[in-house]
Amino acid sequence: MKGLKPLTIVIKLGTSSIVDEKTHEPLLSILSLIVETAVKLHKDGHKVIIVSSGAIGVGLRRMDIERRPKHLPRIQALAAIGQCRLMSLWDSLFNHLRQPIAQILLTRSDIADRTQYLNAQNTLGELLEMGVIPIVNENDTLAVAEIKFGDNDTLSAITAAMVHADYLFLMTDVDCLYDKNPRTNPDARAIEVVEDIYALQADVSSAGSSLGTGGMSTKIVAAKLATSAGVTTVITRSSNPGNIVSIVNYCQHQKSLISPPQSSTPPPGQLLPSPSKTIGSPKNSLDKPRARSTGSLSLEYIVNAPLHTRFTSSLHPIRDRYFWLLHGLTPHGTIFIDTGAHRALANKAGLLPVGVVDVEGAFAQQEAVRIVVVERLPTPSSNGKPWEGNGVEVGRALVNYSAAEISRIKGVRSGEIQGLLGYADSEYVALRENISFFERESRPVTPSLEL
Ligand SMILES: Nc1ncnc2c1ncn2[C@@H]1O[C@H](COP(=O)(O)OP(=O)(O)OP(=O)(O)O)[C@@H](O)[C@H]1O
Repeated sequence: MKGLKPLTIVIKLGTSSIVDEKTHEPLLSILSLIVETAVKLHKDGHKVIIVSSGAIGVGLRRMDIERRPKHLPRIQALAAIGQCRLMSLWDSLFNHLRQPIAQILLTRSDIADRTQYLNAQNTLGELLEMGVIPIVNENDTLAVAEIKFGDNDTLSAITAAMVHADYLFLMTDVDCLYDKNPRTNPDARAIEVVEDIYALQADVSSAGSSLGTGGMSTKIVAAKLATSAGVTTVITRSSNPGNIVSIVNYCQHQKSLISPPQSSTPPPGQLLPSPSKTIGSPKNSLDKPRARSTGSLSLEYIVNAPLHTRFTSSLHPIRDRYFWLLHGLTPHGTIFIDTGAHRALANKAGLLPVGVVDVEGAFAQQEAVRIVVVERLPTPSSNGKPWEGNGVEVGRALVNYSAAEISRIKGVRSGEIQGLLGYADSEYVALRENISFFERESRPVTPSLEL
C-alpha cells in the first residue's frame, strides 16, 4: 500500500475470530496473521486500531468452563480473567515485531460525558501519533445492560467515528454479508457493495456463532453508524487478514479501474456472472473478474478483490459533537414536535416550546432525548392525544428543561415560560447546537432501531 495517502484503519475482531467456538482455545494462527497485517499497515504509514472481543471466551478456557454462564457477575468475572490473558497474548505477539500496543477499555457511560469522550478521543489520537496500536474492548467487568454498547460492532463503529477513521473492518467467520444466513442457506448470495444501506435487503435476523454476541444484525447497525460518520465499512472473513491490505488497496484505486458498463450484460470475455455463494468458498473471488449483485440494486464490476461487503461512506458525514449527540448519549425520553418546528430546526433555528406537541419519559435538564416529528391535531383526540400517526424520529437533542417542565410549557410562546414555571432559563427547549439530525429522517420509532 505504499504510495497511498496515510489512512486510519480500525479492525474489529469478533469472538469467533479469536477463540475456537467449541474448545475456546485462542486461534493463534489468525491472531499472528492479524498482528503481521497490522504491523505491515503501520510500517506503510497507516494508523491502526484493533477492537478485540474474546475476553469472556478466553476466560472460559482459563477456568475450564464449557458454556458461557447466564449469571451476570460470573460473566463479568470471566471477562476480567480473560481480558488480562488476552492482552498478554496480544502483547507477546506484537512484541515479536517490536510493535508497542496499548489497552483502552470503554463503557457507554464513559463517552456519555462530553469531557470523557474528548479525553478518549485525545488519548487514542496521541497513541496513534506515538506509533502505538491501541487495542480497544468494552469494559465488560463494569458494564451492566444500561451502560453497555452491547456488542463490539457498535463499539468499533463509535471508535472509528471518534478517530475519523477512513476504514472500519468488521472481521468475522463468513466471507461477507449474504442475502440470508449462509450457515443455514447454502444458496445464499453474496452482497458485495452497499451504496444505500437504507435500501439493503438481507435477512440478518438469525444469531451468529455460539460465542458471538451480535450476528450480522449488529454489523449492519455498526455499518450504518460508521458510514454516516464518513467511514467506509467492510465485512470480511478473519481467517485471511492479509485481505485487509488487498481490499484497502482495491478501494483506494477503484476510481482508476475499468468503469462499469451501463448494461447488465458483461462484455464477452471480460466479466463472468457471479456464482451463488456458499459458506466457506472464498476462493473464486481472487482469480476471476466478474459481475456481482449489490445491496442497492445496481451492478458493480470487481476485479481482483478478495470477497467482502463494502458499505460506502456518506458524502455528508456527521462528525464530532453532532455524532456524539446522536450516538454517544443514551436518550432518556422523547419530545414530539410538529412539522413547522421540524422545518425551523432544519433551517438552523433552536427548538421553541411553541413547536413541542408532546413529551414522553422522565428526563432532567441537559439530558438527551429523541426528537420525533408528528402531525399535530387541531383539537386533541378523544383520548387527549394532541397528535396522530406513528411519528418519525429525526434526531436527538440535549434539553434545557426537564420532562415535567416541558409538559407545562409545550405549545406556548417563549414569553409565557416565566409565568408558567416562575423562571425562564432559556427561551429554547433545546439550543440548535445541542440538536443533531440522523443522516436519514425516516427512521420509524421502534426500539429495535435504537443505536
Ligand atoms: N445474512 C447473513 N449473512 C452472513 N452471515 C449471517 C447472516 N445472517 C446471520 N449470519 C451469521 O452471522 C455470523 C457472524 O456473526 P457472529 O456474531 O457470530 O460473529 P462475530 O462478529 O465474529 O462475533 P462477535 O459477535 O463476538 O463479535 C455468521 O457466522 C452467520 O452465521
